[in-house]
Amino acid sequence: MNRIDKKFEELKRKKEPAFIPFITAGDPDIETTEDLILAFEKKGADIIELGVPFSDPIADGPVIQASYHRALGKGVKVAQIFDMISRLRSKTQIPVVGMISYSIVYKFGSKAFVEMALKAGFDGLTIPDLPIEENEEIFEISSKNDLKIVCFVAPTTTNQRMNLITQRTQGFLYYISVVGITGARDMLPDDIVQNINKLKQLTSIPIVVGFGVSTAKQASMVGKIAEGVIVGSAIVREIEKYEHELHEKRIENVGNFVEELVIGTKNLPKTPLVSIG
Ligand SMILES: O=P(O)(O)OC[C@@H](O)[C@@H](O)c1c[nH]c2ccccc12
Repeated sequence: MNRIDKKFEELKRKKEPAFIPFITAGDPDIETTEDLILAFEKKGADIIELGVPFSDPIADGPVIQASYHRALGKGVKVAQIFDMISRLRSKTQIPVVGMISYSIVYKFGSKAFVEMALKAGFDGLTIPDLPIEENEEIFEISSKNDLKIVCFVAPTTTNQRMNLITQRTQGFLYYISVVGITGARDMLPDDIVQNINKLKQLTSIPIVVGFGVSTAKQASMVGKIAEGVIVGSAIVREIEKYEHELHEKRIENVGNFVEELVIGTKNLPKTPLVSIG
């Protein structure tokens, strides 16, 4: 069974929403990404969304764009990202979803790319610039191979497209909470609840919300209405903030930030309850 499905089944049983941190692979280097993924898992993250840096990003705000540049500046290659995930698979079974531009997938060919991603140990892919109407091929290939292609719905998506997307998405559905680009925001829009309820009538697949969530309080609000919360820019900003710290310290600090978001998302008590006896 695919690790994403397994994770959502487990969370459903526990009645907990998923917390999904997004980071860029290779920001600032592959070793840091590897250690951050392990640290996030220890702090209670459920799934990792891993961005493959791309020179011409889609919908990415300045924070994510800068992280892509840092990674590309170090010359990170797709093959190195695959190698890192393979290495991680001897240490962790946390589900990993790659976020990648279709231009990269296209260069390898959809079939070859899906096979490589699976072999490395990815569980899913999100491809923000893949027009859902135009590429049935990749969904067929991924279904046969049990790699999930996660699709997006935005507040501006028409009802007709919503129908198609909810049918086609695999693993979960990514609801983009705000129109625009990625990045932390103070306020989340009022229409989230309404739109998620609309989506819930169309599909029973888990709905995960991303874009603009940056604090434990916001994560807690979103965690009450959706099956999962994604935070990207706010975490990437932390990685940047501890640039001058030693490696271990930086991993610890960013890990602690993720822990706060996990606590918020799942509405856990601030200090773990100690059971007696
Ligand atoms: O950064 P935010 O606002 O927390 O949003 C998550 C987002 O970064 C991540 O899912 C993402 C990064 N790049 C993207 C491109 C398109 C859609 C989504 C993304």
